[in-house]
Amino acid sequence: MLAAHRNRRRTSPLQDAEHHISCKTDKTGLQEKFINKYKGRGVFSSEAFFRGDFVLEYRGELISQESLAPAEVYSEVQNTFLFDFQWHGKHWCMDASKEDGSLGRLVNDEHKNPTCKMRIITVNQQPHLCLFAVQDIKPGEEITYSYGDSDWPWRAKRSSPAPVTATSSSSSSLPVRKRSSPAPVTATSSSSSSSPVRKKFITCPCDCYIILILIFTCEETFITCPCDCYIILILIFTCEETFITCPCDCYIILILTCEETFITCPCDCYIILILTCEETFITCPCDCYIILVLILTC
Ligand SMILES: C[S@@+](CC[C@H](N)C(=O)[O-])C[C@H]1O[C@@H](n2cnc3c(N)ncnc32)[C@H](O)[C@@H]1O
Repeated sequence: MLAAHRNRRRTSPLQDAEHHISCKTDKTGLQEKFINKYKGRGVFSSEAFFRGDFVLEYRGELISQESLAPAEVYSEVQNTFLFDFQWHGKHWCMDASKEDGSLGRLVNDEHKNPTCKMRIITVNQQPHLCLFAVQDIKPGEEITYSYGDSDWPWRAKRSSPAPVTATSSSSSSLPVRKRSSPAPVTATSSSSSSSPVRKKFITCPCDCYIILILIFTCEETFITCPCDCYIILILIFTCEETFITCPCDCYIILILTCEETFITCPCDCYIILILTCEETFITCPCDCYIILVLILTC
């Protein structure tokens, strides 16, 4: 299992995402299935995925705030495929309403125990919405993520299902996950709600402010930016694959600045990690080289 894991991780999840973004292809090991009249189609794994793996891109047409058509222009069904999000301080919409055969647009909502989480990945100065596994996914499991905190009708009405395209409610309560309430693509990680989370404004050489929340276990690290903008870093590594080690099975919080990083670790260890953009898959929106010196102390 571990050997297989290591082999799969020769390409980092972020590199894997970037590759599939560039090729505009979905990964193998996924398939569309019709679930029922209520839920419609869904995406299922046909191969195992590991926690942290890149799974799918939510591909569509990227529309900027300025050229965003009013919601009424879209039919109710089309509206369910619009994904609003914030990036670089602006409002954007990923319009996946065209049946283009891609799988990302077919991933259903699961807010209690999602298998994936949506993150923004920047490639060629363009934002891309990508799903990453937040738990190991066995073959045959449905790929899901949380659409956000809205009162989606299906969350309340599980016992009395309605057809997937039908709604009797007003437009504000349509199953439009994105228009009415942008999904928090930069929300906190999938770790348990009791995980420690600390926020800090940090300064970047490009003069922007970035908030990073880093939560990691010995096996993997998610870095997310809760300010809806600028940067999402995803570091995924295992103790064996990288030169970072954590002797305990604990959560660690990193607070990064472009110049320095302080890591607080609840265990009694000292770790030094030096990353450069060239050696790792960390990128900065200002296209500069970042050298992170991470000194872990307790
Ligand atoms: C982006 S589409 C997902 C693909 C959709 N199932 C289909 O067949 O086209 C979003 C729509 O799927 C349905 N949906 C998503 N998650 C659901 C869930 N957990 N239970 C029931 N329906 C869901 C809702 O109708 C929602 O408006």
